[in-house]
Amino acid sequence: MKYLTDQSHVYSVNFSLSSGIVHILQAIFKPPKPIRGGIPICFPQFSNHGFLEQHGFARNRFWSIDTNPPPFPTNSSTKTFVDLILKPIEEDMKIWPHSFEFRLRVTLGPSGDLMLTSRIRNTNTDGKPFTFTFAYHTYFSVSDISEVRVEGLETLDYLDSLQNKQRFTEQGDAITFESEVDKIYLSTPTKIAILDHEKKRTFVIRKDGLPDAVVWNPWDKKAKAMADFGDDDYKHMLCVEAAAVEKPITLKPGEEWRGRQELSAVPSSYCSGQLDPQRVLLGGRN
Ligand SMILES: O=P(O)(O)OC[C@H]1O[C@@H](O)[C@H](O)[C@@H](O)[C@@H]1O
Repeated sequence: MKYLTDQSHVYSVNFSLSSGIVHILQAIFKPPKPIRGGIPICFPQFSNHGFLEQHGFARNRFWSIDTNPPPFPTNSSTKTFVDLILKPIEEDMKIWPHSFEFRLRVTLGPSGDLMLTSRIRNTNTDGKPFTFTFAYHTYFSVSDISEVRVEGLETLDYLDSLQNKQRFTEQGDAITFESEVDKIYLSTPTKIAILDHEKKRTFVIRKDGLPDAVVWNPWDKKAKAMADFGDDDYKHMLCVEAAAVEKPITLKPGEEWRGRQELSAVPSSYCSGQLDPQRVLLGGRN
């Protein structure tokens, strides 16, 4: 894991993952525009669910290295991690007048698993609570979107962002892709799988504290209209995002919220509801 900083600012964090989970499309870095790809953090607002800029301001800010984070429960296996912190700047306070500490621990496991844990604390001194929505806007790298299926969301209710956020129920089997998709699945299980048939690889998302899951692919027309998105990039990416959208989170002063997303890649033959043998041998979770 490498991260680029000057003395106080983190410009980017790069992971050398042999599994190639996270996909950076066009890494154009022109603040205040976010980088297209990777895992932008959507906070304090997901998408346009509120009056702030799309996906909130956190993804457009410089984060600092948190040199002295409060204790963090960890399990015993060897891990590499970096702790980052975001506090509001004056500009943020003007549009969202709340004081907070957002601590993010980025952990790389021994087999290339990537874990993101967010801890958000209300540090308001005026006694006021605040409310936010949140998502890990994760871009997965896939070989061919038309060969991909997502398991774990079938039969669930979702809000369709392409149809005025109306509520529908997903029908049929696993989710497959043949046109633009922008859905917020509600009350989803803690484990979701993205099966990449062509690569014979499955990404597994495990999450905690984040009941919803967003699935997004802009497809051809929208891809063409986006300046930082190649015309064909939509074929090789899929966003599946652990999120808290339908029921916004409210924190009183002094309260803290946690939301965790863990990503791993396993050969497809071990998925579709089965256990990853390595995890079985190591006594890990399914
Ligand atoms: O272009 P942005 O701001 O990074 O957003 C990309 C997409 O992000 C997804 O999370 C949203 O559901 C979509 O509605 C949105 O278009």
